[in-house]
Amino acid sequence: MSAALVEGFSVTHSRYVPYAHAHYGGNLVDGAYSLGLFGDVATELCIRTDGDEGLFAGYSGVEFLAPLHAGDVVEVTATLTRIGNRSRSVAFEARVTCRANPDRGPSSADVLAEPLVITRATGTVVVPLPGG
Ligand SMILES: C[C@H](N)CC(=O)SCCNC(=O)CCNC(=O)[C@H](O)C(C)(C)COP(=O)(O)OP(=O)(O)OC[C@H]1O[C@@H](n2cnc3c(N)ncnc32)[C@H](O)[C@@H]1OP(=O)(O)O
Repeated sequence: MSAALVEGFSVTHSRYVPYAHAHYGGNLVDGAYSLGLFGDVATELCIRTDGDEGLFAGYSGVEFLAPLHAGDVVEVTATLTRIGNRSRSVAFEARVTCRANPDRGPSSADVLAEPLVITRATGTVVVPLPGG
């Protein structure tokens, strides 16, 4: 059994949100973008806990708490909260850590004093039993 298969184990990814992903007025990014990031971070979590990419069965809750903008640097964390037979419950959080500051110049950006939580979710991933 993997040493990572313990409640509280977490994986974090960080990435820049390209302007190509702006979808709405004010360079707002669609909410599904966060869910795509959650799928990727859940995949690494499953690889580390179970040696398999896993399959996302569903979300039991999603909250969009603040907007995500093109030009943001966003950090996403997946935390294992329950270990079933083949199912794993996971808590997700997305936080903006850096944001464009066009008042200073077209490519200016700041590191936020505190990360801004933009999305929280809970979901279930399913992995194969060991050996298939
Ligand atoms: C993290 C990924 N790498 C990234 C992705 O996002 S994958 C893309 C999106 N997901 C998919 O395409 C998956 C499509 N769904 C499936 O293939 C199947 O529905 C499933 C594999 C997710 C489950 O099917 P199956 O293996 O037949 O399930 P069961 O044998 O009935 O149950 C196994 C355990 O899973 C729990 N479970 C099943 N469905 C759900 C659900 N909708 N919500 C919560 N939990 C679910 C079930 O209770 C079993 O749990 P235990 O093994 O008893 O712990």
